[in-house]
Amino acid sequence: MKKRVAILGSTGSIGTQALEVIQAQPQAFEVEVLTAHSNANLLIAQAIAFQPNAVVITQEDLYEDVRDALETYPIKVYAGMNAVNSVVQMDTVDIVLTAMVGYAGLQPTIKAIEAGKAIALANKETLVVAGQLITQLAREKGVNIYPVDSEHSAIFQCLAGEFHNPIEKIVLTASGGPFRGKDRSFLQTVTKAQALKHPNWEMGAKITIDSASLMNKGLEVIEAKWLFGLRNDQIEVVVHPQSIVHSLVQFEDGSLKAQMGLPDMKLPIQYALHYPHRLKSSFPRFNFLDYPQLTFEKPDLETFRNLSLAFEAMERGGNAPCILNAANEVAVAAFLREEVGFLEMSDLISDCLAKVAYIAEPSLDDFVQTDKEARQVALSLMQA
Ligand SMILES: NC(=O)C1=CN([C@@H]2O[C@H](COP(=O)(O)OP(=O)(O)OC[C@H]3O[C@@H](n4cnc5c(N)ncnc54)[C@H](OP(=O)(O)O)[C@@H]3O)[C@@H](O)[C@H]2O)C=CC1
Ligand SMILES: CC(=O)[C@@H](O)[C@H](O)COP(=O)(O)O
Ligand SMILES: [Mn+2]
Repeated sequence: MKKRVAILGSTGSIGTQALEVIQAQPQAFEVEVLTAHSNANLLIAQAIAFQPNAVVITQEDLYEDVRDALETYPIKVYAGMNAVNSVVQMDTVDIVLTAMVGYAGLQPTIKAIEAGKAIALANKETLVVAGQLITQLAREKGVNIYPVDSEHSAIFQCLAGEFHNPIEKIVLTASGGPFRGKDRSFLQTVTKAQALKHPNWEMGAKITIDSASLMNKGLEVIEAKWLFGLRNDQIEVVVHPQSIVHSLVQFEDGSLKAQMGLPDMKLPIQYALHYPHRLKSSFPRFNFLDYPQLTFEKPDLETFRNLSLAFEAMERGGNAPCILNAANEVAVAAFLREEVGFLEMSDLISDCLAKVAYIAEPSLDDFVQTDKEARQVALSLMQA
């Protein structure tokens, strides 16, 4: 039986790579739903190529363009976030790949879990904002969440066959980004173009800036906590500039397992969509002789404050990671508009964490309110 896949964010880096995976494995997958935000032309082209049952464009003013272009095809066309929340619940969807960026991933993931759909989770912000709520809901509904993020996929792959063996700790690898080894005076003047040059991965703009500031690793620490049910002190970060060792698990006997390979998201995407079976692929193979040195170093938490801020938010718990995430989204968007400097992003996040009301046991409504409030506070701090 083919798996019928809903791809939320099909026009992005993960979304387009997921479609490549699906195209290469037509016996295993078919596309049931595609959603995009602003890139109507690419959504239309994808819909014509993959013939899904339904597409959604979340930017509502683009609805007519998409509808008119797909008029002669048997494809349902919808617009807006409410439509995304509905299509993920369609009977014909088997698995939902959450490949949209940011807080926008939260509601549709909840809706998909409520409808009992398996989740292939790329959108790490969902677990950062509301990890406890999401994982509890998934348990209640008997829904599996398969990680797509490369580090979490690595850990998940290391855990295969180890479900009776407790984890002692996990080690998340970080590339260190384009500014690894630089000091704060260097970071003061770095440009958007420099920050967008990731040394190893081709990704969307938001996650690429997060990688440069090490916020990506902070978000991944929180994501790992919830995905693997870990205590905070079981999560370690090590900088590994080659991005070949994707992450490691240490078991209670001291054995360390790592998952390795060239940096290519198609493998973790395919693994998540087709778990537990690996599909034969032509993804480029790693050769040790091309990498005579795999190196590891300590992250510089003083220069890259975002990673410490994420650890602090995780320690505080409650709605603190939600505040961190919202402030970071505002900060990154402002950095990409060249309205704030690289180091100012951390100041903004730190000030938001201090100013937005703390809630120890937030409900879903509390998260929605916290996200709103944190964005307002961040914007007002930028204008001050
Ligand atoms: N890229 C990567 O290699 C990795 C990404 N991830 C995670 O996966 C997610 C996607 O990342 P990536 O593919 O790089 O991001 P991109 O920016 O490349 O793509 C984002 C996708 O989300 C859509 N989108 C943007 N804003 C909204 C919104 N407000 N509502 C609904 N949809 C929206 C975009 O639509 P449109 O383009 O039409 O505007 C696009 O399809 C992120 O959470 C990221 O952290 C995790 C690991 C690796
Ligand atoms: C591909 C992927 O999973 C990204 O999250 C990647 O890991 C970013 O790299 P760094 O954050 O380690 O620079
Ligand atoms: Mn990652």
